[in-house]
Amino acid sequence: MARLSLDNVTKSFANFDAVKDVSIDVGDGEFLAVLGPSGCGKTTLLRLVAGFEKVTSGEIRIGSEVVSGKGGSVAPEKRRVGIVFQNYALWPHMTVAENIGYSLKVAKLDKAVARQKVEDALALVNLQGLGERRPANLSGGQRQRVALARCLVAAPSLVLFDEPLANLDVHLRASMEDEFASFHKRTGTTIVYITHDQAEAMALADRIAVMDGGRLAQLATPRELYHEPANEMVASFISQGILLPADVLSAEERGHCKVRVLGAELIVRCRPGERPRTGAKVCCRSADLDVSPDGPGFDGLVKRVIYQGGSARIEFTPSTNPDLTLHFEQPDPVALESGAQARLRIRSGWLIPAAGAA
Ligand SMILES: Nc1ncnc2c1ncn2[C@@H]1O[C@H](COP(=O)(O)OP(=O)(O)OP(=O)(O)O)[C@@H](O)[C@H]1O
Repeated sequence: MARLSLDNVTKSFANFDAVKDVSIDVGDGEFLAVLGPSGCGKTTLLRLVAGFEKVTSGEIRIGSEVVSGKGGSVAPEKRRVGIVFQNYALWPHMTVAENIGYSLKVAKLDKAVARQKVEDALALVNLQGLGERRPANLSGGQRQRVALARCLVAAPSLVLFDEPLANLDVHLRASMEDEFASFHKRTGTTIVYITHDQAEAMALADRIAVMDGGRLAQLATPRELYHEPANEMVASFISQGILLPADVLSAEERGHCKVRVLGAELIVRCRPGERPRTGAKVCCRSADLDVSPDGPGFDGLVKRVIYQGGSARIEFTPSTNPDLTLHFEQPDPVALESGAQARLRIRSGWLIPAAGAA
């Protein structure tokens, strides 16, 4: 059974739908990232699951219990949902152990049992021996781990992370990513992880829900999102996909079809059932482009060559579509110069499904 289910969930503020008709099942023990640009509805979704907001329509279930729906809304403290915020929200006047054990104290749990639970939670986040410190005497990463331990001590059925790495510097982010991944592996906790950082979502999640303007744009594994984006938004949001105008020339056969892109014909990957059509889009990545001096391809102008050490980023304008700029990397020795004419080929591409295709 899914640990968390959202069925056609909509949340409106006055006439504005911050979350629109979103359906997601999160499996027991799954790590789901919710990813999208600012304002796409990620935080509202998290607040709905936590119980700080009520659904306007649709239903949210945790396990088999409906926690928000037509029949009303279960209070946040009764949902057994743990939340790790980006600003840690630790109490500065309490020790680490007191911070972690606070909810147990409020619940009037036996002191010896509570102490053991705090010790166990400290061990789970690799902070053994730091229980007597104050939060001020910890690093940012350690504080975030205290926040995680504090939420785990209450044995939540589900843990929500709200951009937990947003306040940390780049190096610490990478090591905390490792920590979260190994924590998830060790504990098997069901996690919903909100982020606007694509690399973070890709590194951590089993599946990613990409949100766009309150709607679910695609729910898929990181690999699927990268290789088979469902629409133009996902294609350009994930790894800076390059979108090129295309005409589909042949019907799908074994997952591929023939297209015309920038005047050249090529075979791209596509969904089953694709048929010839005009006005389509093909997504490719900079790694899919390279120079093809004598082979098939399309001609254009090298606009800029930006040397990056070991390779250069090349910006290129195709002759057929001078308003388009393609970019790709060329390893040393970089032969292209700005202002030169060149011929490029697309080694691999993905046909974006027609709008409205399932
Ligand atoms: N209480 C509210 N009243 C009115 N509008 C709201 C309210 N909360 C959120 N919104 C609007 O809903 C939309 C989605 O907001 P939300 O905070 O969920 O986005 P987000 O994806 O988390 O953005 P960010 O990454 O910037 O935090 C925004 O346009 C926001 O202005």
